[in-house]
Amino acid sequence: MINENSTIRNQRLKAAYIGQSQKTETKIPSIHKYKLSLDLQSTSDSSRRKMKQTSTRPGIKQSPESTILLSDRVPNTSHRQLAGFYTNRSKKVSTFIPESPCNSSNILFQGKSPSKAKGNSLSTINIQETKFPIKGPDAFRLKSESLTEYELREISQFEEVYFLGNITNKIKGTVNDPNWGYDDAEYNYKIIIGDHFNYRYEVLSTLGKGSFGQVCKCLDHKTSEIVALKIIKNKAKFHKQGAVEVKVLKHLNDHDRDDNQNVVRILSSFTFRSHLCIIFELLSINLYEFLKLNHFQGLNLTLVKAFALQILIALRFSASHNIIHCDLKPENILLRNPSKAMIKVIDYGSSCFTPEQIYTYIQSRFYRAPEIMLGIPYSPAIDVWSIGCILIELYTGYPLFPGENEIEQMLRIMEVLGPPPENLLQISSRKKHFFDLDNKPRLAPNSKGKIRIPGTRPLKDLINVHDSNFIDFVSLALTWDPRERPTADMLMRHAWVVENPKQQSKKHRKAASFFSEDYAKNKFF
Ligand SMILES: Nc1ncnc2c1ncn2[C@@H]1O[C@H](COP(=O)(O)OP(=O)(O)OP(=O)(O)O)[C@@H](O)[C@H]1O
Repeated sequence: MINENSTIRNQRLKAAYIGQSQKTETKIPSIHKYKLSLDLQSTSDSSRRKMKQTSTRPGIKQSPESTILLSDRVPNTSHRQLAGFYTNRSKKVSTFIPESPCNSSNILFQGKSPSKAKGNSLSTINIQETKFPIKGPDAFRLKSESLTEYELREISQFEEVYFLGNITNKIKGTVNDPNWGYDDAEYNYKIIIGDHFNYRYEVLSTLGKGSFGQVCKCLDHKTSEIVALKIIKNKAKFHKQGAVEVKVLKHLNDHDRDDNQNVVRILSSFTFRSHLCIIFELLSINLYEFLKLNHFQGLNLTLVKAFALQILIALRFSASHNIIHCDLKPENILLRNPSKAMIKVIDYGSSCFTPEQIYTYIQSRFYRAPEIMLGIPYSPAIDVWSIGCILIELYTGYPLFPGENEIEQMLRIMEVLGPPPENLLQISSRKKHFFDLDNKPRLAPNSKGKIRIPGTRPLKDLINVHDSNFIDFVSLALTWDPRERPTADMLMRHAWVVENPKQQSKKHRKAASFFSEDYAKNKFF
């Protein structure tokens, strides 16, 4: 192996290599170029001179720049044997490595008929790409130079191989490394830009990271589409939850054939190197990133309403299938397109079917409904609470209840809404965390020493907006008792959303154009 960090690196000659190989139907010889690393310290002058001359070995030619070309013409000799032979003859070649992706190209002789092509006539070549897909066993046979040891073990199982990636960048782990070196300490797959997933998806860039895994942008070499790939962490609990995400999204997508319910489309899923991988349609940035691009100044109310309506559609649809999202937040609402005010809801990784509630403590803290903190059985109403928090954040630019822990979270909510109704506390299994025996709030200073007093910061003062319909809408979404909180379906009929339908569609058109003119200028995609 070449050690790039070695102190004697500068004393080594490294010759460039462009590797190509292929068998053709007419049995034209394939040629490989290998990059050679020569140890000049231990190489004699005569050997060095020899290295710069064309080899007399049939089927081997070396360019003055020490590029070695290996031909298939030498009988019963594999490329690796040839390279090995050359290495042994010179004794001074410390290593050879295929440097280029060995991109499976057929090599034809230019200006000569195949019958005249000789193993030594290697000077002018023409490269013709191999047609993918090929079968895994064929890839094993024909492309071994492009494959790591692990890949040589796994590729034969693949029915179709569309893309191999670049050998130089690949992880070359061993059986002793956790998951053959593919995972980091947090069970995340080590993503390599330009490498493949499932011998089909080429990683173009990373898009995001969350508690369940990572998301990257990929080119699907089968369909030529650009997609988003979510790679779930390699741990049982994440596998399990990832499987729920697949199940829930398949169910929702199957019931939304026309794709008008604003829920992300799942395209496929598979397991690759012990990671559950989910392919999604590619969307644009999330609403947190969008707010950030806007320097957290907040969005105009028409745009907030355009987003509200679309989120409500997604939640109404999910709730109609007894599905609770359980992690609604700006990071999980994505623009479909960088220049349009159209969104989709993503990340059903925490979601559940209403009767199958496995976890009791869910949702991201800032958007967490009070019934979760109070230990009360939950319903799709928790997503409606989150919507209330999100819409105010979109309008002001800042989270409504950014609690530093769950005690402060509850105190922040009470500061704005006043204490919860007594009947809610009666069914709470966790009230002792926040209230004393008389159900009076336990007032505790936060990390900065600030004590928040219930009911001292009314919502209308906080959001400073003249649209009373908006205040009423968000106040309803932020109803303490989930049994009294309106559903997404009810909120879609609220005056703030409905108004005069004619006026509304005009306003939404205005929002969309405002969006494209003012926000898309940022070219954030
Ligand atoms: N389909 C997509 N298109 C474009 N970007 C996406 C897509 N899906 C996810 N992302 C990006 O990746 C980020 C993380 O995705 P996701 O929320 O699904 O991961 P997660 O591990 O479940 O996160 P969390 O910790 O919130 O549960 C998103 O916030 C978004 O920016």
